[in-house]
Amino acid sequence: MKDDWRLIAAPVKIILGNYWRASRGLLALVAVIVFLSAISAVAAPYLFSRLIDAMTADRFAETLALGLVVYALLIGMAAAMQHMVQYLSYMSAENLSFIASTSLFERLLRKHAGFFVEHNPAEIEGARRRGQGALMTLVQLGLVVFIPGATQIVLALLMLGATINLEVVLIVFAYGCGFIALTAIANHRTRRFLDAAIEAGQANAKFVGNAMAAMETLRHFGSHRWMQARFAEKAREERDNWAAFCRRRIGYSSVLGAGLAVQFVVTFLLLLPRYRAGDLSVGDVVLFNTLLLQLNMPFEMIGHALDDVVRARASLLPLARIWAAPEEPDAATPGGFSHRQGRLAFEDVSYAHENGRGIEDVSFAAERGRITYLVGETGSGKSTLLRLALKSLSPAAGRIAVDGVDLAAVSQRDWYAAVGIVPQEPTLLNDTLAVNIVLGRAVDRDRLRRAAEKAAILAFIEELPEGFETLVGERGMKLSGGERQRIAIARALYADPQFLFLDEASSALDETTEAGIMQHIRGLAGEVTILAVTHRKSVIGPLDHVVRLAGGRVESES
Ligand SMILES: Nc1ncnc2c1ncn2[C@@H]1O[C@H](COP(=O)(O)OP(=O)(O)OP(=O)(O)O)[C@@H](O)[C@H]1O
Repeated sequence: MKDDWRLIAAPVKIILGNYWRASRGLLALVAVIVFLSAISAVAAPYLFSRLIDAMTADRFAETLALGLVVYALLIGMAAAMQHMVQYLSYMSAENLSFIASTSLFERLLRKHAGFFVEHNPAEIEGARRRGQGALMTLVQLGLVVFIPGATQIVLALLMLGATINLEVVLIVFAYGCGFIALTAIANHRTRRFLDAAIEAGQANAKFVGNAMAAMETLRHFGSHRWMQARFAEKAREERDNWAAFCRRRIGYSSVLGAGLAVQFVVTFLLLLPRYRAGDLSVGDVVLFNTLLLQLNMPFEMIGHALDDVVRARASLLPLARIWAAPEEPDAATPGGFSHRQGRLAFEDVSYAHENGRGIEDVSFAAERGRITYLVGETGSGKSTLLRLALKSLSPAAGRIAVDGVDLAAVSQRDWYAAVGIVPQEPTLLNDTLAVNIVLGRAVDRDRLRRAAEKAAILAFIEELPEGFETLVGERGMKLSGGERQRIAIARALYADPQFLFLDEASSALDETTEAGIMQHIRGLAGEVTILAVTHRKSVIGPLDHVVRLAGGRVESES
């Protein structure tokens, strides 16, 4: 539980800190208006009660006319200010939403590769939406509940004490404290339902993200009903936990209602004898009634606010967990990073995945002048080696050296700047071909054409009516598998990398296209270190360097 709060505190501190810096003028204005509105809300009934007494005291015309005008003004001001606050807080809430979503997105971009193996977009979006809503609730609570609530409590208590008597103040105060205490108990006892509901909702968001990615496959295998049932099961769990939470809260509300009735009875019983004895005027009784109602309100608001804080905690947890997930370090290499020969050497490297599979004592070197191919049966560790070379994984033993420098000492940022990668399954953004090749690097049309030409995709692109501006669809689905692969190759070549990693980069191509591309790539081998995984013997040239893997070890080299 403590850990949960600590987890939540990190994003809340940063986001609300930035929000405060960006909106402090607006927030201060809201706080002032809220404060004034709370004062008028207490001053108005006080004035009205005095007017009632003035009516009965035969100073009707002169006092009443002026008094009623002031009273009307106070009521009008309080209402106008309340509305003003509402819209000002909407305005600042939009700013908060902007800060929260940009901070989270920036953070997501830095997450470690493993994070995206565990989480899908729908799940992340669900966490963001819930968390952002909770942050807004917290700010709204601070602005429109705590400030006016506390102000109203203090002023109304002072007024009650001054005009009526201290016993009543104590009764009201006791009721208020009782209300808050009972709400805290209710929160404590119902929290588990809330947590379970949020968890089930988050699990379903993850599930939906998974299902979306595999929608066609699910359709082909007639898996709709099965998926629907799994979804419904979690959705039911979410609904039932919310219902259980609400049912219990209804029970607590009845207790609170009974407490309120008792409070009124006791205080009226205290006041009536004093009225009869002439200690209190009719105005005092009217004021008492209004203040009592008004005074209960902020206590109740604070009670509900505690409730909201508990719900905000549950809603913020998924976002806080994402926030805390490990990130890629983004520093420059201490002392700088330079390489001349581009010799990439694996020296007795071992790595085991969670399931114990991986690679063991692997040693070989990829050098310029020829392509180094990693071959071997499926599951023999080829992609694991590439991921180690990319620094997505770190060796458990041994080291990877670039021109004698341990890759562990080279920063991720510097290494990525030197490397081009074509993954097994290239991912494209739903944007234009040009955007997908350039991916935010400096745009150079000649370089773009050259990269597309080397990847044997230029002719295809130029035949399209929109050329490089053609949109590729979600995950590049408007392109064939081979076209996607060639775009990924062009992307990797665009920035003239010093090291090129190809993970079955041409597996979706026909043999002629593949031979053409590999010929281009072989031509780069004099200046670029090329490490490629392949299952196809036909792509391997007579001068290429081949490292054969079996069961995570190097079986032979040629
Ligand atoms: N993220 C992971 N978590 C757990 N095990 C993994 C992970 N990635 C790979 N493995 C396991 O490590 C072993 C090596 O996998 P790797 O992907 O490196 O093989 P590969 O030679 O590239 O296979 P393929 O030719 O089928 O692509 C496999 O047994 C695989 O199940």
